[in-house]
Amino acid sequence: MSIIHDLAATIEARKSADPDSSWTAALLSRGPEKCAEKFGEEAVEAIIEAVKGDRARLTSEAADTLYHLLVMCIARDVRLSDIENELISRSIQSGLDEKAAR
Ligand SMILES: N=c1c2ncn([C@@H]3O[C@H](COP(=O)(O)OP(=O)(O)OP(=O)(O)O)[C@@H](O)[C@H]3O)c2ncn1[C@@H]1O[C@H](COP(=O)(O)O)[C@@H](O)[C@H]1O
Repeated sequence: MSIIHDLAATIEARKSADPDSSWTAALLSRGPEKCAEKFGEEAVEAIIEAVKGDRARLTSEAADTLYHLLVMCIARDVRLSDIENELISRSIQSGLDEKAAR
């Protein structure tokens, strides 16, 4: 299992955890809209670091963004395996071919 799979499994488990016992459980208890808001904030912070070009800070913000993306999706019952299957279904076609076929 990769760290991303481990993280997704931890977030799934936090859905039924006491909100006082974990940040993830507390965030999930505030609902999918709050999870989406937090993802948006973290994504913007990652964009800012990408524009600035600070590699270490971008790495940190990218990790925050990935975590909050998983929380947002899991809050809406979209699992990492669903996203992986979507990526696999796309892997048979290049992005340029997909765009041309639209
Ligand atoms: N990867 C993360 C991770 N990245 C960021 N964060 C938390 O996300 C929060 C974001 O901080 P902010 O300052 O933006 O949020 P805030 O100001 O406290 O909240 P608001 O006022 O906006 O509501 C911080 O508390 C970070 O610690 C994370 N919390 C947890 N994880 C992973 O999730 C696992 C389970 O964590 P718990 O659920 O806390 O046990 C951990 O072991 C980690 O692997």
